[in-house]
Amino acid sequence: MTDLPGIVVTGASGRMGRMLIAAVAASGKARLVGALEREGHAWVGQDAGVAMGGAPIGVLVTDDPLEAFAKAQAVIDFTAPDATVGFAALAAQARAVHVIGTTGLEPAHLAKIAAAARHAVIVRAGNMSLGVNLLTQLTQRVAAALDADWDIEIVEAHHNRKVDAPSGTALMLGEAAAAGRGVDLAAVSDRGRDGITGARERGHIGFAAIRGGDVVGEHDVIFAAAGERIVLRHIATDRAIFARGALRAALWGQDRIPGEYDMLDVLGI
Ligand SMILES: NC(=O)C1=CN([C@@H]2O[C@H](COP(=O)(O)OP(=O)(O)OC[C@H]3O[C@@H](n4cnc5c(N)ncnc54)[C@H](O)[C@@H]3O)[C@@H](O)[C@H]2O)C=CC1
Ligand SMILES: O=C(O)C1=N[C@H](C(=O)O)C[C@H](O)C1
Repeated sequence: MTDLPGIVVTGASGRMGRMLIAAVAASGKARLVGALEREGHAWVGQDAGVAMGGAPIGVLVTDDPLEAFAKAQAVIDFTAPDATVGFAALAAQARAVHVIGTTGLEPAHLAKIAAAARHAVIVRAGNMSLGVNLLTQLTQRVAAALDADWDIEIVEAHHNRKVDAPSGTALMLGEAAAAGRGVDLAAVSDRGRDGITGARERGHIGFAAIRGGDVVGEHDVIFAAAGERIVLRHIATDRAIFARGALRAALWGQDRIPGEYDMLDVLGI
Protein backbone atom coordinates (compact mmCIF):
# COMPACT_ATOMS: atom_id res chain seq x y z
CA MET A 1 0.00 0.00 0.00
CA THR A 2 1.26 3.49 -0.86
CA ASP A 3 -0.12 6.98 -0.33
CA LEU A 4 -0.31 7.66 -4.05
CA PRO A 5 -3.79 8.97 -4.99
CA GLY A 6 -6.22 6.13 -5.73
CA ILE A 7 -8.01 6.41 -9.06
CA VAL A 8 -11.17 4.78 -10.37
CA VAL A 9 -11.61 4.57 -14.15
CA THR A 10 -15.21 4.44 -15.36
CA GLY A 11 -16.15 2.95 -18.73
CA ALA A 12 -13.23 0.56 -18.24
CA SER A 13 -13.71 -1.42 -21.46
CA GLY A 14 -14.14 1.64 -23.69
CA ARG A 15 -11.58 3.08 -26.08
CA MET A 16 -10.62 5.68 -23.47
CA GLY A 17 -11.17 3.40 -20.46
CA ARG A 18 -8.47 0.99 -21.62
CA MET A 19 -6.08 3.86 -22.33
CA LEU A 20 -6.71 5.31 -18.88
CA ILE A 21 -6.17 2.03 -17.05
CA ALA A 22 -2.85 1.61 -18.85
CA ALA A 23 -1.85 5.25 -18.21
CA VAL A 24 -2.62 5.10 -14.47
CA ALA A 25 -0.84 1.76 -14.06
CA ALA A 26 2.28 3.02 -15.87
CA SER A 27 2.37 6.48 -14.26
CA GLY A 28 4.09 5.81 -10.94
CA LYS A 29 2.10 8.85 -9.69
CA ALA A 30 -1.23 7.21 -8.88
CA ARG A 31 -2.66 3.77 -8.27
CA LEU A 32 -5.66 2.17 -9.88
CA VAL A 33 -8.15 1.32 -7.13
CA GLY A 34 -11.21 0.63 -9.23
CA ALA A 35 -12.48 -0.06 -12.73
CA LEU A 36 -16.17 0.43 -13.42
CA GLU A 37 -18.43 -0.85 -16.18
CA ARG A 38 -22.16 -0.78 -16.69
CA GLU A 39 -24.37 -3.45 -15.16
CA GLY A 40 -24.46 -6.64 -17.24
CA HIS A 41 -21.20 -5.90 -19.08
CA ALA A 42 -19.05 -8.99 -19.77
CA TRP A 43 -16.05 -7.44 -17.99
CA VAL A 44 -17.81 -7.11 -14.61
CA GLY A 45 -16.19 -9.46 -12.08
CA GLN A 46 -13.04 -9.99 -14.16
CA ASP A 47 -9.56 -8.68 -13.31
CA ALA A 48 -9.17 -5.47 -15.38
CA GLY A 49 -5.71 -6.47 -16.64
CA VAL A 50 -6.93 -9.89 -17.77
CA ALA A 51 -10.04 -8.39 -19.38
CA MET A 52 -7.70 -6.13 -21.40
CA GLY A 53 -5.82 -9.22 -22.59
CA GLY A 54 -2.79 -8.87 -20.31
CA ALA A 55 -1.54 -9.93 -16.87
CA PRO A 56 -3.71 -9.57 -13.74
CA ILE A 57 -3.44 -6.17 -12.02
CA GLY A 58 -5.43 -7.02 -8.89
CA VAL A 59 -8.41 -4.79 -9.65
CA LEU A 60 -11.74 -6.46 -10.36
CA VAL A 61 -14.11 -4.63 -12.70
CA THR A 62 -17.24 -3.65 -10.78
CA ASP A 63 -20.66 -2.25 -11.66
CA ASP A 64 -21.08 -0.60 -8.25
CA PRO A 65 -19.93 3.05 -8.42
CA LEU A 66 -20.65 3.77 -4.75
CA GLU A 67 -18.37 1.00 -3.51
CA ALA A 68 -15.65 1.91 -6.04
CA PHE A 69 -15.68 5.68 -5.41
CA ALA A 70 -15.47 5.20 -1.62
CA LYS A 71 -11.85 4.02 -2.09
CA ALA A 72 -10.87 6.77 -4.54
CA GLN A 73 -9.24 10.18 -4.42
CA ALA A 74 -10.19 10.70 -8.08
CA VAL A 75 -12.61 9.31 -10.66
CA ILE A 76 -11.65 9.58 -14.32
CA ASP A 77 -14.77 9.39 -16.42
CA PHE A 78 -15.05 9.06 -20.19
CA THR A 79 -18.44 7.41 -20.62
CA ALA A 80 -21.81 8.90 -21.67
CA PRO A 81 -23.80 11.98 -20.52
CA ASP A 82 -26.41 10.30 -18.28
CA ALA A 83 -23.81 8.07 -16.66
CA THR A 84 -21.51 11.05 -16.06
CA VAL A 85 -24.22 13.06 -14.31
CA GLY A 86 -24.84 10.15 -11.93
CA PHE A 87 -21.12 9.76 -11.28
CA ALA A 88 -20.77 13.50 -10.55
CA ALA A 89 -23.20 13.24 -7.63
CA LEU A 90 -21.58 10.06 -6.28
CA ALA A 91 -18.01 11.36 -6.67
CA ALA A 92 -19.00 14.55 -4.83
CA GLN A 93 -20.52 12.45 -2.04
CA ALA A 94 -17.18 10.57 -1.78
CA ARG A 95 -15.27 13.91 -2.01
CA ALA A 96 -13.28 12.47 -4.91
CA VAL A 97 -12.00 14.68 -7.73
CA HIS A 98 -14.15 13.98 -10.79
CA VAL A 99 -12.35 14.34 -14.11
CA ILE A 100 -14.96 14.45 -16.88
CA GLY A 101 -13.94 13.79 -20.47
CA THR A 102 -17.43 12.77 -21.61
CA THR A 103 -18.81 14.90 -24.46
CA GLY A 104 -22.33 15.42 -25.80
CA LEU A 105 -23.45 17.01 -22.52
CA GLU A 106 -26.64 19.09 -22.83
CA PRO A 107 -27.54 22.11 -20.63
CA ALA A 108 -29.55 19.87 -18.24
CA HIS A 109 -26.49 17.65 -17.70
CA LEU A 110 -24.25 20.67 -17.21
CA ALA A 111 -26.58 22.10 -14.56
CA LYS A 112 -26.36 18.87 -12.54
CA ILE A 113 -22.57 18.81 -12.89
CA ALA A 114 -22.42 22.42 -11.67
CA ALA A 115 -24.51 21.43 -8.64
CA ALA A 116 -22.10 18.59 -7.80
CA ALA A 117 -19.16 20.99 -8.16
CA ARG A 118 -20.46 22.95 -5.17
CA HIS A 119 -19.25 20.06 -3.00
CA ALA A 120 -16.20 18.66 -4.81
CA VAL A 121 -13.58 19.36 -7.44
CA ILE A 122 -14.65 18.69 -11.01
CA VAL A 123 -12.33 19.12 -13.97
CA ARG A 124 -14.20 18.96 -17.26
CA ALA A 125 -12.99 19.45 -20.82
CA GLY A 126 -14.18 18.23 -24.20
CA ASN A 127 -10.53 17.62 -24.99
CA MET A 128 -7.80 16.93 -22.43
CA SER A 129 -4.79 17.29 -24.74
CA LEU A 130 -2.22 20.05 -24.39
CA GLY A 131 -2.33 20.72 -28.14
CA VAL A 132 -6.07 21.35 -28.36
CA ASN A 133 -6.14 23.50 -25.26
CA LEU A 134 -3.37 25.63 -26.72
CA LEU A 135 -5.32 25.76 -29.99
CA THR A 136 -8.35 27.22 -28.17
CA GLN A 137 -6.17 30.13 -27.09
CA LEU A 138 -4.75 30.64 -30.57
CA THR A 139 -8.29 30.53 -31.98
CA GLN A 140 -9.50 33.17 -29.53
CA ARG A 141 -6.57 35.39 -30.38
CA VAL A 142 -6.99 35.12 -34.15
CA ALA A 143 -10.76 35.65 -33.87
CA ALA A 144 -10.16 38.78 -31.79
CA ALA A 145 -7.79 40.16 -34.41
CA LEU A 146 -10.14 39.66 -37.37
CA ASP A 147 -13.54 41.19 -38.11
CA ALA A 148 -16.65 39.52 -39.52
CA ASP A 149 -15.29 39.83 -43.08
CA TRP A 150 -13.57 36.59 -42.01
CA ASP A 151 -16.01 33.67 -41.94
CA ILE A 152 -15.21 31.15 -39.20
CA GLU A 153 -15.86 27.45 -39.90
CA ILE A 154 -14.92 24.53 -37.68
CA VAL A 155 -14.49 21.14 -39.34
CA GLU A 156 -13.94 17.98 -37.30
CA ALA A 157 -13.31 14.33 -38.23
CA HIS A 158 -13.66 11.29 -35.98
CA HIS A 159 -13.94 7.49 -36.09
CA ASN A 160 -17.16 5.78 -37.13
CA ARG A 161 -18.17 4.79 -33.56
CA LYS A 162 -18.48 8.36 -32.27
CA VAL A 163 -22.06 9.13 -31.18
CA ASP A 164 -22.11 12.92 -30.71
CA ALA A 165 -21.65 15.85 -33.09
CA PRO A 166 -20.25 18.42 -33.21
CA SER A 167 -17.41 17.01 -31.12
CA GLY A 168 -16.71 18.43 -27.67
CA THR A 169 -13.48 19.83 -29.08
CA ALA A 170 -15.27 21.58 -31.96
CA LEU A 171 -17.57 23.21 -29.42
CA MET A 172 -14.59 24.32 -27.30
CA LEU A 173 -13.02 25.86 -30.41
CA GLY A 174 -16.35 27.50 -31.30
CA GLU A 175 -16.62 28.98 -27.80
CA ALA A 176 -13.06 30.29 -28.11
CA ALA A 177 -13.78 31.89 -31.50
CA ALA A 178 -17.00 33.44 -30.16
CA ALA A 179 -15.18 34.77 -27.10
CA GLY A 180 -12.51 36.31 -29.35
CA ARG A 181 -15.25 38.03 -31.35
CA GLY A 182 -17.14 39.06 -28.23
CA VAL A 183 -20.34 37.21 -29.26
CA ASP A 184 -22.51 34.47 -27.75
CA LEU A 185 -21.87 31.18 -29.59
CA ALA A 186 -25.48 30.05 -29.24
CA ALA A 187 -26.63 33.14 -31.13
CA VAL A 188 -24.27 32.71 -34.11
CA SER A 189 -23.86 28.95 -34.39
CA ASP A 190 -24.65 27.24 -37.74
CA ARG A 191 -24.94 23.47 -37.32
CA GLY A 192 -26.10 20.79 -39.72
CA ARG A 193 -26.53 22.69 -42.99
CA ASP A 194 -28.55 20.69 -45.52
CA GLY A 195 -30.65 21.58 -48.57
CA ILE A 196 -31.38 25.15 -49.70
CA THR A 197 -29.84 26.85 -46.71
CA GLY A 198 -29.54 30.33 -48.19
CA ALA A 199 -26.26 32.21 -48.30
CA ARG A 200 -23.97 32.11 -45.30
CA GLU A 201 -24.84 34.69 -42.65
CA ARG A 202 -22.13 37.22 -41.91
CA GLY A 203 -20.68 36.72 -38.43
CA HIS A 204 -21.91 33.16 -38.00
CA ILE A 205 -19.66 30.31 -36.84
CA GLY A 206 -20.22 27.12 -38.82
CA PHE A 207 -19.67 23.50 -37.80
CA ALA A 208 -19.21 20.42 -39.98
CA ALA A 209 -18.57 16.82 -38.88
CA ILE A 210 -16.98 13.92 -40.78
CA ARG A 211 -17.24 10.34 -39.43
CA GLY A 212 -15.19 7.44 -40.77
CA GLY A 213 -12.82 4.58 -40.07
CA ASP A 214 -10.51 4.86 -37.08
CA VAL A 215 -9.78 8.62 -37.12
CA VAL A 216 -8.75 9.52 -33.55
CA GLY A 217 -9.69 13.20 -33.85
CA GLU A 218 -8.91 16.04 -36.27
CA HIS A 219 -10.00 19.66 -35.98
CA ASP A 220 -9.61 22.62 -38.33
CA VAL A 221 -10.58 26.18 -37.50
CA ILE A 222 -10.89 27.98 -40.82
CA PHE A 223 -10.91 31.77 -41.09
CA ALA A 224 -11.96 32.52 -44.67
CA ALA A 225 -11.97 35.99 -46.25
CA ALA A 226 -11.97 37.32 -49.80
CA GLY A 227 -8.69 36.23 -51.37
CA GLU A 228 -7.15 34.44 -48.36
CA ARG A 229 -7.66 31.79 -45.66
CA ILE A 230 -6.08 30.93 -42.35
CA VAL A 231 -6.38 27.33 -41.11
CA LEU A 232 -5.51 26.35 -37.55
CA ARG A 233 -5.30 22.55 -37.27
CA HIS A 234 -4.90 19.90 -34.59
CA ILE A 235 -4.45 16.22 -35.42
CA ALA A 236 -4.62 13.58 -32.70
CA THR A 237 -2.97 10.30 -33.68
CA ASP A 238 -2.93 8.57 -30.28
CA ARG A 239 -5.61 8.58 -27.52
CA ALA A 240 -2.76 8.51 -24.97
CA ILE A 241 -2.72 12.34 -25.21
CA PHE A 242 -6.21 12.48 -23.67
CA ALA A 243 -5.37 9.91 -20.98
CA ARG A 244 -2.21 11.81 -20.00
CA GLY A 245 -4.19 15.03 -19.69
CA ALA A 246 -6.90 13.36 -17.61
CA LEU A 247 -4.39 11.84 -15.21
CA ARG A 248 -2.66 15.20 -14.87
CA ALA A 249 -6.04 16.76 -14.05
CA ALA A 250 -6.78 14.09 -11.41
CA LEU A 251 -3.47 14.81 -9.66
CA TRP A 252 -3.82 18.60 -10.01
CA GLY A 253 -7.29 18.47 -8.46
CA GLN A 254 -6.12 16.99 -5.15
CA ASP A 255 -6.51 19.50 -2.29
CA ARG A 256 -8.12 22.19 -4.53
CA ILE A 257 -11.23 23.93 -3.25
CA PRO A 258 -14.54 22.62 -4.66
CA GLY A 259 -15.55 24.05 -8.00
CA GLU A 260 -15.65 23.37 -11.71
CA TYR A 261 -12.31 23.70 -13.50
CA ASP A 262 -11.07 23.09 -17.03
CA MET A 263 -7.81 22.01 -18.63
CA LEU A 264 -6.58 25.60 -18.98
CA ASP A 265 -6.63 25.74 -15.16
CA VAL A 266 -4.76 22.44 -14.97
CA LEU A 267 -2.18 23.34 -17.60
CA GLY A 268 -1.75 26.88 -16.32
CA ILE A 269 -1.86 28.32 -19.87
N1 LIG B 1 -12.30 14.95 -23.36
C1 LIG B 1 -11.45 14.22 -24.10
O1 LIG B 1 -10.24 14.49 -24.18
C2 LIG B 1 -12.00 13.03 -24.81
C3 LIG B 1 -13.32 12.72 -24.69
N2 LIG B 1 -13.81 11.57 -25.24
C4 LIG B 1 -15.21 11.29 -24.93
O2 LIG B 1 -15.26 10.24 -23.97
C5 LIG B 1 -16.46 9.49 -24.14
C6 LIG B 1 -16.13 8.01 -24.29
O3 LIG B 1 -15.41 7.82 -25.50
P1 LIG B 1 -14.93 6.35 -25.93
O4 LIG B 1 -14.04 5.77 -24.89
O5 LIG B 1 -14.42 6.49 -27.31
O6 LIG B 1 -16.34 5.58 -25.96
P2 LIG B 1 -16.62 4.03 -25.76
O7 LIG B 1 -18.01 3.82 -26.25
O8 LIG B 1 -15.50 3.23 -26.34
O9 LIG B 1 -16.57 3.84 -24.17
C7 LIG B 1 -17.55 4.26 -23.29
C8 LIG B 1 -17.62 3.25 -22.16
O10 LIG B 1 -18.45 3.73 -21.13
C9 LIG B 1 -19.20 2.63 -20.64
N3 LIG B 1 -20.38 3.09 -19.92
C10 LIG B 1 -21.48 3.67 -20.43
N4 LIG B 1 -22.39 3.88 -19.46
C11 LIG B 1 -21.82 3.45 -18.31
C12 LIG B 1 -22.27 3.36 -16.95
N5 LIG B 1 -23.47 3.81 -16.58
N6 LIG B 1 -21.43 2.84 -16.03
C13 LIG B 1 -20.19 2.42 -16.37
N7 LIG B 1 -19.72 2.43 -17.65
C14 LIG B 1 -20.54 2.94 -18.59
C15 LIG B 1 -19.52 1.80 -21.89
O11 LIG B 1 -19.89 0.47 -21.56
C16 LIG B 1 -18.20 1.89 -22.63
O12 LIG B 1 -17.31 0.87 -22.24
C17 LIG B 1 -17.17 10.12 -25.34
O13 LIG B 1 -18.10 11.07 -24.87
C18 LIG B 1 -16.04 10.82 -26.08
O14 LIG B 1 -16.46 11.87 -26.89
C19 LIG B 1 -13.04 10.72 -25.93
C20 LIG B 1 -11.71 10.98 -26.11
C21 LIG B 1 -11.09 12.16 -25.58
O1 LIG C 1 -15.06 10.57 -29.21
C1 LIG C 1 -13.84 10.74 -29.42
O2 LIG C 1 -13.13 9.85 -29.89
C2 LIG C 1 -13.26 12.03 -29.07
N1 LIG C 1 -14.00 12.88 -28.43
C3 LIG C 1 -13.63 14.17 -27.98
C4 LIG C 1 -14.47 15.21 -28.67
O3 LIG C 1 -15.71 15.01 -28.77
O4 LIG C 1 -13.95 16.23 -29.09
C5 LIG C 1 -12.15 14.42 -28.04
C6 LIG C 1 -11.43 13.76 -29.16
O5 LIG C 1 -11.58 14.52 -30.31
C7 LIG C 1 -11.84 12.30 -29.37
